[in-house]
Parts: sequence; structure tokens; C-alpha cells
Amino acid sequence: MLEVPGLTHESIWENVLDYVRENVTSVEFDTWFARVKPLGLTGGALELGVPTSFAGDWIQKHYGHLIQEALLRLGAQSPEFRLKVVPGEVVQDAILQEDARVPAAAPRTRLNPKYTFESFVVGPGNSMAHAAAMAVAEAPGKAYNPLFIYGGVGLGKTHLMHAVGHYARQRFPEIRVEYVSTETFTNDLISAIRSDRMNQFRERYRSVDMLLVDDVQFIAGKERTQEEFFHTFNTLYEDGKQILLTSDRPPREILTLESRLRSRFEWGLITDIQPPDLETRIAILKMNAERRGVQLSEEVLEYVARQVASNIRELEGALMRLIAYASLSGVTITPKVAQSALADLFHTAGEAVTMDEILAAVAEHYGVTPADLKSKGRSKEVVRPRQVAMYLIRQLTGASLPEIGQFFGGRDHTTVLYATQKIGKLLAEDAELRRTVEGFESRWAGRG
Ligand SMILES: Nc1ncnc2c1ncn2[C@@H]1O[C@H](COP(=O)(O)OP(=O)(O)OP(=O)(O)O)[C@@H](O)[C@H]1O
Repeated sequence: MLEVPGLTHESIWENVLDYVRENVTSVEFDTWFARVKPLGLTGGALELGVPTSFAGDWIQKHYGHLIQEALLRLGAQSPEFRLKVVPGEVVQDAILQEDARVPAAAPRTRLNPKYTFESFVVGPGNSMAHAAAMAVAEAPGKAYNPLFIYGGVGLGKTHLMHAVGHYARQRFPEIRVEYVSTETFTNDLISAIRSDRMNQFRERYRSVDMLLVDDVQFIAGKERTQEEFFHTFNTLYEDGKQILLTSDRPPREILTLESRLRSRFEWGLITDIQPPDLETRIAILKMNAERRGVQLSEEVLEYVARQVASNIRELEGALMRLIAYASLSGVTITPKVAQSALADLFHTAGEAVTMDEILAAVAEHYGVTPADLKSKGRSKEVVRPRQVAMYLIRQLTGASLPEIGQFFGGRDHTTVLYATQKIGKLLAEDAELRRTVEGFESRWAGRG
């Protein structure tokens, strides 16, 4: 399946682990995946070594589908993997091993060893965020507290956050760094409440020196989580501990966020990450290809970089697919090969974006539901997002004003007209809104 030069079983497994890490809790990850070792590609299947047959059965049953999904995302046609017990052998902790810069005795964290400052390409879109992250890593709790980094999907917020954690641990080996997604924080809280273990929960999050909280926009609307996070924040802040937050939008755009939390998020430094320019995208691709031991011409790099403009994760995905495609068909990678590989693999390219798709994306961005946007509700949480959705639908689909009105629960076409004009006017005055709208437009560029 994936027997490709440049894609060894180790690098395939590394990619699978990235995906798994994003989809399981840290406890699950450490328990089940930290001691799995990629053994090779045998008969087209990825062979994985596990310490015991119990671990093998458990992984197969509970995480088999995740591993399959990860392999599919890498471009495998019919992904297969086999778990093999490696008796007696101490299966090395590949994750910690790779992270040679972290002292062996340091406690485990969920930091991804690949997300370091060294592997972060700095360009005009992220230089401010990078500088702020560096400052925080050099002097935790002293430079900017909290540091709040926001930006669109797949632009390197998590990467920078992990880089701060690695760097700080390298500089101050005793430092306790905790990385947590807002979702995990919420889940941990719920299970602590259920099992009456709030003390442990508090101890865990309030005793660290550096707390990294990813995707904090998901805290919107979750009252109990906000309450608990508020106290966690205060304790850490008062003790001079560093807090780093990422989000897909600035604090003031996180609706249904308690104002006391919002104002705390604004106490330190707020910095954004913008989509990378062409040069930065080329540099990222180049670094990625080199890491995989693949040489690509400048033309190919530029071709791929031009295809994906607004999401580095997708950019990396395109490169992976291209390498897999070329290797599977045994051809040398030229711009032409890249063209057919990507045309073939980006199934959605060229398909027109739909009203439902736009509605869902806008709703998600603003932390409301599509039904809210179609409803008669007039609260400020839904009015502006609704207008933005109407505007984007008008711009990006061929729908007429009455059709859009119909789509939004049978509204009059004049309402749609008003909304589109209103947003059109606001775009000239409101930079934040402009960024949001442009982000959406570039996401669907070429699909209108
Ligand atoms: N400047 C960069 N240099 C090198 N790689 C980068 C850079 N920015 C992002 N990446 C890579 O792009 C991928 C996506 O980055 P990351 O997960 O940090 O994005 P994110 O902004 O946190 O996205 P999300 O909003 O989905 O959480 C990662 O593999 C990361 O290593």
C-alpha cells in the first residue's frame, strides 16, 4: 500500500500518531500508543509491534478505525495494518526517544516532538506570533501573560504552542508544562465531577508552571468549564505561571464568553497568525520534503504551494499525497505529475460550494448552530453571523436574493439585500470582519 521511497514505515507511523494524538486523550495516548513500534511494511501492510497481546487486542478493538482513517488520509488505497506482539523486547518509547532535546528524566507531556521552533518557518504572516512565542518561552510568566494566539485553521497555532513548551522545558528542565485542548479540559472536568475527583482535577491544572490551552474558542457557552477555567487561570496567574491560549478568533469575537474571562484573555498580548504568503508556503514544503528525504524541483514546490493557499495542514497533505502518488505509479515528480496527482486527489476542487456548506462553516465559526442562523432569532449573537452567511452565499453561489431568503427560513428578499449591503459596507470599516470574510472566501476560492 504505502511502500514508497521517502515514506518509510517509521514516517508513516509518525503521521498516523499525529492523527491519533489529535483524536484521543493524553492518558489514552500514553497508555496505548507510546509503546507501539513500527516494525516494517510486510505484504503491503504496516506491521506494528506491541508489548503484549492484551495491548494488541485493545488497540485493534478501540483504535483500529482511527489507525485506518489515518492511513487513508495519507493516501493509502486499502490500508492494512497488523499488530504483532514483540515478546521480551522492551519496546522503546519512540515518542520520547525522538525528542532528543527533552531530557530523558523529564515527565511526559502531550507535546508533539515535531512541533519545535526549529521546524517552524517564519514568514510575514506569523512573525509577530513567533516573536511573542519566543519571548514567552525564554521567560515564562514574565514576558506576556497570557499570550493569546489566534488565526485560521491549520496555520500553526498548535505548532507554535508546542514549540514554546519544548523550548521552555529544554531551558528550564524542572518546569512543568501541561498542554491540553479545551475539549480535553472540558472532558476531564466532566469526569472529575462525575467521579467526585475535583481535588485531583484542580491539583493537576493548578500546579503547573506553564499551561497551554488549545482552541479556547470551544469554551464558549460552557458555563461550568468557564467557571473552573476562570479559577485555574487566576491561581496560575497570581503565582506568576505562564498561560498560553490559542483560538480561531480574538477574545472579543468569542461570543457567549463570560466577560471576566474575556478581559483576562486580553490582559497579556493578543497576536494573530495570517495565512502564509507563497514564499513561506514554498519554504514549508521544501522543509517537509527534505525531512522525508525527497528532493523536489523549485517548479514542483511552487506548483503545489500555489494550489493550497490558506491551510498549512492541507498543504502538507497535498505534498504527502503527491509523493505517494508518484511513488505508486513509479514516475518522477514534475509539475505535470503534480497537476494530475492533485487534480485526482482533491475531489472537491471545482465542485461548487453549497449554501449548506457555507451556513455550517459560518455557524461553526461564530459558535452557533445552522438552525440558529435560519431561525427568527434577533439576538446579536445570531444577527451578524446570519448577515455574514447571507453575504457569502450571495458572493460565492449563484443563488438569487429570493432563493437565499427562502433558504433562511422564508425571509423576504429585501432582508437578504439589506444584509449583503450591510456587510459590504462594514467590510470597509471593520478589519476583523474583513479578515473573517476573506478567510472564508479564500477557503472556497475556485469553487464558486
Ligand atoms: N510556519 C510553519 N512552519 C512549518 N510548519 C507549519 C507552520 N505552520 C503550520 N505548520 C504545520 O501545519 C500543520 C498545521 O498546524 P497546526 O496544527 O499548528 O495548526 P493550527 O493553527 O493549530 O490549526 P487548528 O486551527 O486546526 O487547530 C502542522 O503540521 C504544522 O507543523
